[in-house]
Amino acid sequence: MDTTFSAVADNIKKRRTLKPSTMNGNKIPNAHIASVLELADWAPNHGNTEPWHFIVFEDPKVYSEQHAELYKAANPGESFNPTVYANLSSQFGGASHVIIPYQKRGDLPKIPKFEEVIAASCAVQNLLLGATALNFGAFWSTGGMVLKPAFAQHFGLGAEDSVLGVLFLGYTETQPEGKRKTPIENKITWNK
Ligand SMILES: Cc1cc2nc3c(=O)[nH]c(=O)nc-3n(C[C@H](O)[C@H](O)[C@H](O)COP(=O)(O)O)c2cc1C
Repeated sequence: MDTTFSAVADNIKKRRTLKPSTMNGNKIPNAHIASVLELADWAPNHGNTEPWHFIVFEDPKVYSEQHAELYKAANPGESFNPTVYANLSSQFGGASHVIIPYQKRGDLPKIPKFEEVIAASCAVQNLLLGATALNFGAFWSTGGMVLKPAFAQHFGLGAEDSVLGVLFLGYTETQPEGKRKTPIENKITWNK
């Protein structure tokens, strides 16, 4: 097999979701974070709108505290659950950095927003594959307040922008096993 294909295939299959609680607290050099963001920028996109933006936190605790406060503000009185608040405050675990990737509307309104979201998601996958190659991992989370309008508003997104999730990045000693429920043959319609 071609060595480039093998290297790419190995890296794609090695990428695994890592829970922040399994990350070991070691810091990723900022230069490596910058490198994976630069890879993100090479995603395919319709009309060269480059519809992605990334908010980086060098201190994951700062992010988690803001997330917890957003939960508190959205749940006054009886609806406030202190356990949820505590879990969100400590969600960063042993992560090194947090990145909020979002779809940022480009300057070509004729491109449907759906396509901008697809392109920005490709940018996230580039970032994740770069991380795998640099031996750090990620947890892509959409829980808590992440997909709520208050979250987007807090982080200054525009009306046509969308949060894609939150990425907790870090090192781990564990390598979770990959699993797929359905064979790829069942997901392909191949016309001869
Ligand atoms: C858009 C998106 C949102 C996700 N949100 C969550 C989440 O909120 N909680 C979670 O445990 N995993 C989340 N995941 C990670 C998936 O659980 C994980 O990718 C899946 O189990 C496959 O495992 P793998 O990434 O190791 O291949 C999310 C993944 C994507 C692409």
